[in-house]
Amino acid sequence: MNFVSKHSLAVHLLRIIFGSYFVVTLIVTCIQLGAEYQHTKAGIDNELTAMEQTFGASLASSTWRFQGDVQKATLTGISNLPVVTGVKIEDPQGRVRLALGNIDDSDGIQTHVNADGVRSPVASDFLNAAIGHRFPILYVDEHNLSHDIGSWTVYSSRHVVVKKVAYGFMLILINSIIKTLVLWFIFLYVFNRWLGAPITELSSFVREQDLNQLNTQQSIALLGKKQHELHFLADAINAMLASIRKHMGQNRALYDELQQEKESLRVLNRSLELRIAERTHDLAQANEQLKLLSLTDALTGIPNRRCFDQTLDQEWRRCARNGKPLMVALFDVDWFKHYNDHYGHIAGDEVLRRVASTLRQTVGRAGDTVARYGGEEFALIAPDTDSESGLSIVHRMRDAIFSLDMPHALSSFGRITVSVAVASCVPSQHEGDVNTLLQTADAALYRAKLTGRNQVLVAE
Ligand SMILES: Nc1nc2c(ncn2[C@@H]2O[C@H](COP(=O)(O)OP(=O)(O)OP(=O)(O)O)[C@@H](O)[C@H]2O)c(=O)[nH]1
Repeated sequence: MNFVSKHSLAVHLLRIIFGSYFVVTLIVTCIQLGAEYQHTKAGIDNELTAMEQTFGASLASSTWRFQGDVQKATLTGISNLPVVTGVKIEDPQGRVRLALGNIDDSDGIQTHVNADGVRSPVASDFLNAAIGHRFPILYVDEHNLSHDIGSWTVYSSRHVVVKKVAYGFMLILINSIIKTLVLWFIFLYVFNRWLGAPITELSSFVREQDLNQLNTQQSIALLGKKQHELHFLADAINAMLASIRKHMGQNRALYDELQQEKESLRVLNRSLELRIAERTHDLAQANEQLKLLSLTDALTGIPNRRCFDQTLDQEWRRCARNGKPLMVALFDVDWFKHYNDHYGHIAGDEVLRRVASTLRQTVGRAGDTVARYGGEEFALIAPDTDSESGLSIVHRMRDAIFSLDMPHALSSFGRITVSVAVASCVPSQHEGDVNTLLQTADAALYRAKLTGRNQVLVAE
């Protein structure tokens, strides 16, 4: 038999069943013991009562004839009986004449008398409590007259009763244990055969199932011809596993589809990101280009009027904050209309490019800005520059143009020259604004034109 573990259902059931069985058996056994005790005690009483028939006549004869040896032999015989614990003979006055074993003496105290007549006290407890039967000693003579010549008492004890009952109890106990063990083994066998083994088989089967192995179509079939609930449970498990595998298969296919979709979305996303990055880069470049174009003069490549205005405004405010001077110079190519008319417009453009390039290269400081102011006019913004140091720069620039020695047949100097006006102020101390500064520079330029050209004039 395959015994189940101590945590199994069978063991739990066994505990309940045998717990109840034990309590019931205990109660029944106690009732049986009580009945057995009463029955045994009644039997001993009967045995003691029956002794009068056996020994009464012998004792009456030996007492009548004062045959002490016969009396003694008779008491010894009686006391050797299994149920007897003591016996005594008393005279008509109640005095003990002869005794053997445990008896009650004249005072009612339990005493032990041995074969030599020596007396010793007996411990009075429950088991030693005496059960006594007193019989009269009646002698009937030859005239058929009855003589009361004393009495004799035969004793037994609870100890004798209990010993007999204990024997019966042992039989009952052995009987119960054997019945219990047999029942226990039958129950275990039946339980294991019909419930334990199938349940274990079912649980092992379910535990071994790998639902990821979709191709294995395992199912369980319990042994046994009779169909009971566990067979139905096995069928239900088989159906459930088949359904789970089917849905797992569908889920797997869906999952694969999703993964593919995810991968293509990832690729698409990546290409979109790349395209966006490219477009963003192109856009930034275009913006940069536009910004450059919007601030650069197309012909000369230097900052245009718009850039000039913005830069002058910023530098004005910065110098106003810092209390620094700001200088502005305007450059105008002399007799340029004549040049265009004489050499052509394309040659005029080339002159403008060379003038712009030369002016820019001549400016020393990085913070200075050379811009095309408009037409054949150029401008210089020199922050943190007073008129003295500004004049020196501007003279250098004019000289540089002169030194280019670009022929101009219609100029009185025979070459390209520029007229220059310089205006400077400390914005934080200036009453006017940036336009006022430009107007004074413009006025100075006008005067430079009128007074001979190819010269530098400082605004008043
Ligand atoms: N080639 C060329 N010529 C330009 C350009 N912008 C302006 N001009 C010409 O520059 C000339 C300017 O002439 P004016 O304003 O009379 O001045 P000017 O002839 O230099 O005389 P002054 O300034 O008095 O010395 C005009 O003929 C414009 O057509 C340009 O981008 N290219």
